[in-house]
Amino acid sequence: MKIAYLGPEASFTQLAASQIFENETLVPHSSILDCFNAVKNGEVKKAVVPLENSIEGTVSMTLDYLYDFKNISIEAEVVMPIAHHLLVNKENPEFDTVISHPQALAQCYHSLDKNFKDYTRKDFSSTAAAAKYVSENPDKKIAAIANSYAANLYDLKILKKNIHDFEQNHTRFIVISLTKNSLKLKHKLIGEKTSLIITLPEDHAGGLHQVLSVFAWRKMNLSKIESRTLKTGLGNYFFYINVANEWHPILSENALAELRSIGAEVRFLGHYEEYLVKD
Ligand SMILES: O=C(O)C(=O)Cc1ccccc1
Repeated sequence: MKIAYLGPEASFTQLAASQIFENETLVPHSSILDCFNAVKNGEVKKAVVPLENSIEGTVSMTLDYLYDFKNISIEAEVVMPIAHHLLVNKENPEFDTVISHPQALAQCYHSLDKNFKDYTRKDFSSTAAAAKYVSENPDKKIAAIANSYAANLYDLKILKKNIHDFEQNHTRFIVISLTKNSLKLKHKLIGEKTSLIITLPEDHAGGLHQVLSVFAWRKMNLSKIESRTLKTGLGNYFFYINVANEWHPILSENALAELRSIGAEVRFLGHYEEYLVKD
């Protein structure tokens, strides 16, 4: 079975994907959008993409594509510790530019400023793509933020270890597919949840309160609520909502029916398990 991931090799997403799918063919893709399209077009059965980081927050592209790709569901979530290092080419340790995935640059923002002077930051499609670029361009004064697997694979020198701003740094990755399936993994189970995308009925006072009260009086515990722009104009949002724990068939289905009866649009992205994997 083919599984897409945000690559190239030695990206954090690959480290997560290789622990989820030990015996499948992992296919690197150069963007999160490419991973969604590969699932949609049937080039791969599933994809692994980053969703949220404990320092930097939601990967907004992933949330937007979950909204845009109407047939895509979530099958599982894995949480992985993240350690960032500053890597340079062994032939040229000088740098005036630090390149990496925008999430990695943000997770190391203050630590870089504290330790280094006079450099600029530049976004790359992934940490591993940045590490590969540093290895292929010894003539350029660049450093990459990436993991120790990337340092080994692309034969780079670790100039400074553990440059993330907060010691506790974890990222959630999700497995997406076109099937409403819930993956069972042999890793440490840390929870189960349901993800929904909700669009409110027309704007009126108390609209969001009304939606939240549907969960509240049923004692359904929400573990995440995030609004994202619908891109139809300022002030128009959709809500990404996680309901923690089990999805009670009658109680929860009634909640969805009630939400729809008050004019909210609800998409069920999946009920799935959350696992902890190693870095
Ligand atoms: O760029 C990568 O290696 C990714 O897989 C995305 C990412 C970036 C920073 C932290 C976790 C995941």
